[in-house]
Amino acid sequence: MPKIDIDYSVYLVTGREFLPAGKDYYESLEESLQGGVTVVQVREKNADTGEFIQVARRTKEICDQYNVPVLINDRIDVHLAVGTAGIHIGQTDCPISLARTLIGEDAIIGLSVRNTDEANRAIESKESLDYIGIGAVWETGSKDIKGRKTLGPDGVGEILDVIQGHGIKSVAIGGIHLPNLPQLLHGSVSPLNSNTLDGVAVISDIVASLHPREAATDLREIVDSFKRAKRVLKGQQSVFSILQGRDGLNEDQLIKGVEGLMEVLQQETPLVNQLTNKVVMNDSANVTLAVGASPIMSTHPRDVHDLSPAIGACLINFGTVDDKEGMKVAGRQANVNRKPLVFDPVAVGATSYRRETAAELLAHWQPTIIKGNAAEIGAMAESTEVMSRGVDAAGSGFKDPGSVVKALARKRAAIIVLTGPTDYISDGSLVIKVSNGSHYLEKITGSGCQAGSLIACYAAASRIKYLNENDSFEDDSQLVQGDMLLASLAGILIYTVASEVAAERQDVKGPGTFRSALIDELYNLTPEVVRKRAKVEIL
Ligand SMILES: Cc1ncc(COP(=O)(O)OP(=O)(O)O)c(N)n1
Ligand SMILES: Cc1ncsc1CCOP(=O)(O)O
Repeated sequence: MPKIDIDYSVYLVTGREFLPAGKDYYESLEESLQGGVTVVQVREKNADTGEFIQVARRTKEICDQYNVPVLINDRIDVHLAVGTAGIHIGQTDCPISLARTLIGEDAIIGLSVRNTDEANRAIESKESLDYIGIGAVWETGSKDIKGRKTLGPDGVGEILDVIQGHGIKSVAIGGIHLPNLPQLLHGSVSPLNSNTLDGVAVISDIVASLHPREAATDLREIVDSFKRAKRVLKGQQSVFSILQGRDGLNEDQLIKGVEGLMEVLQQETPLVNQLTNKVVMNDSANVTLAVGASPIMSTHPRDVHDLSPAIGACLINFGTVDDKEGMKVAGRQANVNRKPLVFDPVAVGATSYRRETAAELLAHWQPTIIKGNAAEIGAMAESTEVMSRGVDAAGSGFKDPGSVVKALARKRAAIIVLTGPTDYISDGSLVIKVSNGSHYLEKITGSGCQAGSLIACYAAASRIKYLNENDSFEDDSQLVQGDMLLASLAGILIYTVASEVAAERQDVKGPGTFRSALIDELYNLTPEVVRKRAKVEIL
């Protein structure tokens, strides 16, 4: 059989042991094929050779009716006996070059890859290799992964960078289900080359479902639309953000956009849930109210889960590192419900516990916007240029802050906001510099946290604006709809302009009076004042 061109979009790995009680394996298989599975791997961990061959043969007969290729897990003999399209082997199975010799040039060979070292070794045997299965992305009940660290979407992205340009296809595997699929596809866009997955491999999401047809259809829709979005944006660096009409964008248009969001926020009063730290909670709720949104400061896992469909956006600020479970659920539900998710990793570089917590949270969900000072953004970017000192940034920041935010935005598939005397915002393509602000912002506690709250408010406004102007999601694979770059600019600009107006007031004598004046000036701020004072540059 000549080598076939496999569509890896939705790759079903079978597992008869995971079927729901009473569900027939072949019936489930056929339904999943009707739903849109594009390739099937027969994985039999408990069958003897005769039974494996029997199952593989019948599986192939059914798949042939749908023109869907079949691969065999581990067993070259079963592949040869049944005449399937190829095999999938693990790191400790038959060496790839030997497998190629045994099964011939035209058969497909897939290899499991668990880290970048294995990916580097895989590209050495690229002549023999057709695709890699990258995983486990997340915890899974379908395979004992022996306490190995799960990769998370960003770990998958690092591997995608290694194989870029080597003609090897890729799927991710492990703990993949509909709610985390957009996060995986967007969060794994490789930081250096914008390489993307060719598909996703699942066992339980389809096999353990009572409705495998629907399960497969749902996965397929998301993967297909992600691939469409990728094609549309070909040539641009980013496939994750809403880059509509950025060509020829100027500062005046940005300010107009901010004015528009101010209006939407006043009219719509979205709820913004904020899991934030004890130090700033009250001020954060007050600035939220002052700009026209409605704050909720809910943290309990059950409560944040139930609230998620009703909120406009969610902020996760781990300043006092409480409520980790609530943060996991709130972020995941924000992704599930396609709500903007702002992450403020306060003092992330200061302790190993904070670094580990940030990594754990980021393996759970995909932030839309990440905001931090120079030390925090430096830690997220794993840069040693700016060291962390408690919650404050030491020194004056980066030599080239624009490049730092742009690179991190690509790496994290999120808008990055770097705060400081001058603020920088990037979606991985465009960099915006904001030079507004008052020296008093450094003299009150939690000014950065409050800016994060306002970014979340305008992210909610931006999503609502999009939904008001469009009947439905234009592209279902996008995690969030609305212009999140503009929302980030709005949050920063409005906060810093209000701080200037507050600082100039006669009654402001120091940080205490400034703090309440700032809330008043946010409340009274008009689009005209923002326009007049805005110091915004596109770099
Ligand atoms: C597509 C895909 N990726 C990875 C694996 C895992 O294979 P392996 O590491 O050989 O483990 P077992 O599946 O044999 O338990 C896979 N099967 N498919
Ligand atoms: C075979 C395999 N290899 C890595 S994770 C995994 C199991 C994937 O199963 P599920 O999709 O149910 O998490």
